[in-house]
Amino acid sequence: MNNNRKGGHSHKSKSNRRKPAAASAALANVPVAKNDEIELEMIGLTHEGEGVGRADGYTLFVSGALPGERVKARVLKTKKQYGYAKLLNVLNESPDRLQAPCPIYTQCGGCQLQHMSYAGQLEWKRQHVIDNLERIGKLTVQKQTESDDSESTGIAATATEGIGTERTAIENKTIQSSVDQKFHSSEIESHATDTDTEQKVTDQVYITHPGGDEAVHAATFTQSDSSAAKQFTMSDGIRVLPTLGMTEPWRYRNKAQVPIGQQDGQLVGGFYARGSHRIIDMQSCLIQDSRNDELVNKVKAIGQELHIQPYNEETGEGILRHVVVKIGFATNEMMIVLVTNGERLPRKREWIERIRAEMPQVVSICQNINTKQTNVIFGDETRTLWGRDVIHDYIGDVKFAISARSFYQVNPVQTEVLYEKAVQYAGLTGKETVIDAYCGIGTISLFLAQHAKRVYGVEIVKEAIEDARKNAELNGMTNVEFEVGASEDVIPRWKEQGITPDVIVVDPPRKGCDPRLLETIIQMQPERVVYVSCNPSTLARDLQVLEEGGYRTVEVQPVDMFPHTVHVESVAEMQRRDT
Ligand SMILES: C[S@@+](CC[C@H](N)C(=O)[O-])C[C@H]1O[C@@H](n2cnc3c(N)ncnc32)[C@H](O)[C@@H]1O
Repeated sequence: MNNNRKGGHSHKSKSNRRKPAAASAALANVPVAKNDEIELEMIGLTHEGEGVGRADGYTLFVSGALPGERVKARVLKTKKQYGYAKLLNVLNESPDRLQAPCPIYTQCGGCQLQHMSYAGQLEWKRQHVIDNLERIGKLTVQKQTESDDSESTGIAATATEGIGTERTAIENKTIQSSVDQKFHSSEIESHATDTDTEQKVTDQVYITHPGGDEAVHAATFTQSDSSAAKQFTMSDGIRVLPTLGMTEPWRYRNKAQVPIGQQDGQLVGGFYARGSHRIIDMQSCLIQDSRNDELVNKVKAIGQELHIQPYNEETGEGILRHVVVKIGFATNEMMIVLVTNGERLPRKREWIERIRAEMPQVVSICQNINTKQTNVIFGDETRTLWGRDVIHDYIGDVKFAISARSFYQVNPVQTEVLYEKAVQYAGLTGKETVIDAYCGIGTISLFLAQHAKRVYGVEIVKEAIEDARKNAELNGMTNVEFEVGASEDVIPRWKEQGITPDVIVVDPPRKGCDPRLLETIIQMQPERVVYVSCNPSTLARDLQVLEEGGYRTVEVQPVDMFPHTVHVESVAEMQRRDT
């Protein structure tokens, strides 16, 4: 067992014990003060990837520290319940610690977990989903408890083999590190005082119950390893499977959205620095497809030569705000969108000629106009300057047309994994009526339509629905129809019109489902609900509402769509209790 989970023990460096003056400025009952240099044990990671440490029972967030580490840190700020500290030294490294391969990792805000092994990231993501289900959703997650207390390596692998589930090497490694009982739990929501007891039961190896769907009932089985037979008991609750990761978790993004600025007279474009809007110029991003990097660099060079004025966020002046580049992984077709602060794009013809000459894969050059002083990248109007309005890509066998503003998953390799899981959870036989809420360009809808009688998709962005209709046509699918509008408005109307879905699939944005939609789902009583989510906290909140409305969550599958970042995607299978 890892001592780090004991928490509570911190050791101030002798030379930095708090001086009386500082003590008088310190908050009552807070055991540390600003500028104290302390040693502390790290016990978790927040949802933003900051290390969570404990100093005399007080929570401190330390960016760059990993769970299980002992670190030296300087206190930056204290509040009543928690504070922040700067990492000075790692005294005892986590076995998951790596040298981040990206040279600008510490400045750039794009990735947060490059300093952690990929297996560790996958394990943390699963644990993060579990924490949210338990703490926000107040849901019960299935646990495995072992009657023999001894910690044995090889348990997970053997137990897994014993029940005939296939796993990839990465998954097995993830499972193995769970057996090592490292703690990767986010503490930020509850600021719980001591999770030691909870720890013992939440850091579990996932084991599929031999009884498949009946696994919500407690079950016991025996595991043999070299030393002794062990008894495992499965508790009631939701199965949360190990995160499905990538074999090659780099260069996976098909879309780059680069803010443009100016530094020392040079056009710069890259990422915003962590926690700010200062642009870090970037030539290469390790999670971005290298063709996107190449195109963005060429566009920056063209912009410099054509003397384009970059947009200035503070004054609201200048022209070029963002460069957005998309690539179809399967087709190699590229689109470039110049987002401008108004209709004017000086030297338009030269822009087009230069881009076409330098990147022949570009089949679409667009301008999007955004005059609002906002963080939102796109404005409402998009013009095609040259070529097509869309690029194409395939996910599995299904072909998709993607326009400038339409949502399309950024990791096409993992998208297929995610959608296949969603289709599996939908349990289709070919006879079902299915609703796909928040359908985007109809990607999930078309996957579902191959196995269902009829699919209805709804989406709020008009262009996305135009793409969805084109996509159905492109693939010769006639059993699917799409409507523009908010899911919470359109689906109640469908209910009034007598549409009775057997399955409802939802894939909302980060804020989760509108309560009116959840209410409508409960009233429509589909047999199954499949919830695809990019935010475990709103997933947990919404699952709780549906559970109260007569559904039970059977299984949750985290899928790593965004390696090296803290983003966690998952898909949940729910069944109506009376079925
Ligand atoms: C996470 S994306 C999922 C898209 C699609 N299912 C996919 O996998 O590509 C969420 C989508 O919901 C759309 N959206 C946001 N609010 C909505 C609402 N109230 N009703 C319908 N669609 C909405 C967004 O435009 C976006 O396309």
